[in-house]
Amino acid sequence: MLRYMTAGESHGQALVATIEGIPAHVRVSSDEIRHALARRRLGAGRGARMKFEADEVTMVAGFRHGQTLGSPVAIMVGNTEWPKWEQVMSPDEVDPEVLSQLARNEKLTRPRPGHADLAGMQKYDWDEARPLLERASARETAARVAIGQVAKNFLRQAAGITVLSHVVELGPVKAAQTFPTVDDLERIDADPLRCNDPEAAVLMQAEVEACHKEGDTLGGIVEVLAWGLPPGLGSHSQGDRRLDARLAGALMGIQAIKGVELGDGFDLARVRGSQAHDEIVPGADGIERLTHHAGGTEAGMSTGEVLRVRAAMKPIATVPKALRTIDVTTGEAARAHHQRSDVCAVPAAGVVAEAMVALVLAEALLEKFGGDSVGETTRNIDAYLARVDEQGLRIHG
Ligand SMILES: Cc1cc2nc3c(=O)[nH]c(=O)nc-3n(C[C@H](O)[C@H](O)[C@H](O)COP(=O)(O)O)c2cc1C
Ligand SMILES: C=C(O[C@@H]1CC(C(=O)O)=C[C@@H](OP(=O)(O)O)[C@H]1O)C(=O)O
Repeated sequence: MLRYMTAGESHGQALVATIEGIPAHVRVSSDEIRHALARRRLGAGRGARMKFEADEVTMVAGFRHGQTLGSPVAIMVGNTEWPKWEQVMSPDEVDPEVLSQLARNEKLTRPRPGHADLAGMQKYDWDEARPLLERASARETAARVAIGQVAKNFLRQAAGITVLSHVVELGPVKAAQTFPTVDDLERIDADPLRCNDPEAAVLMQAEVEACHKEGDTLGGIVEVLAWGLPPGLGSHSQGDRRLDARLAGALMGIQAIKGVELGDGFDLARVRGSQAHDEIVPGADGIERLTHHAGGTEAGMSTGEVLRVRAAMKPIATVPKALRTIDVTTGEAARAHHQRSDVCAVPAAGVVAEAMVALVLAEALLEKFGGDSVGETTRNIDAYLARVDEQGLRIHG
């Protein structure tokens, strides 16, 4: 069983992520984790913090000489800003007079519509937003990306699975329907929009700049693709074992994600069955599917085709031309508090979505094939695929 968890506040000392259940002998370097975190920091529309945030990585536990040990993994990601926040975020009590002198400690009593502020004040009995926004902040996703990289390496090394994301819509701009291949990874990574359609990327960039100028924010849609999945990950037999349900849950668990679709998703509801399903035909070496509408799962199981899942991100809640709210100290009308913020974080959300998909797939792979070492998992996959080949049911194309 794979279990993972993160801890840490946005302006605390560090974020920490733990993951248990990753087999031994997954090769991982701290440079790879740093690279994964850099991919998440980048992207058009990110705010001031991402220019100086260094995401300082410490591999705390579970590794030796560049490999996992099979024991629990813990990775720490240091917050560069900690020295400036040491008093405001001090775990121990601080002299209230010292605290009140710090501008950063201004009470955040004007909750932002769309963020954790109001519901959090109600639920946890706080009189301002700071104790909520610190943990609700997507800063936390740096920790998920760190352990997501361990999951990605396991998937690649044990099963030859590759996971990649790209931006398919940003505000009103839609990319052409192009399906990247693994070879496009480097190019997509080099694009600040993480878009596979260069013409759309130009329009997206212009949209981000216009939004920035007008004091507004943007959302969009990312697509995550995974190549190399064996058939049969997940199960039809129980709702919570369905791979599609688990992917949707994991993606909806990312801050600001408000919709998830598998394959053609919502579009499938608008066409007839004869146009919706991927017909099966005999192939030269096994079987073939004529189309790929389903996105790589049927009845909650992977089909052995490319997995294709999309996540829709709402626009950033901290809107510079501040939205209407109330001041909770007086109950009177006010404008929401606004400090620095991203204009758009859709490309970064794509990188986080990759990490979540990798974690779900790693868990499903281990559930089906087990293995306390990478080699053992691989042998189990190979034996299973040999049987699928014997059945003549391997999907090609
Ligand atoms: C990568 C990433 C960066 C984000 N950056 C910001 C930001 O700078 N300002 C902001 O208000 N929200 C930002 N968000 C979204 C908020 O964290 C999110 O809206 C908030 O936690 C409330 O959760 P909800 O939108 O799921 O309801 C970001 C989300 C992601 C995934
Ligand atoms: C720090 C990150 O994103 C943050 C996510 C975030 C939010 O409300 O979600 C608000 C902003 O925080 P700050 O006010 O410190 O700039 C973003 O910068 C990050 O992604 O590493």
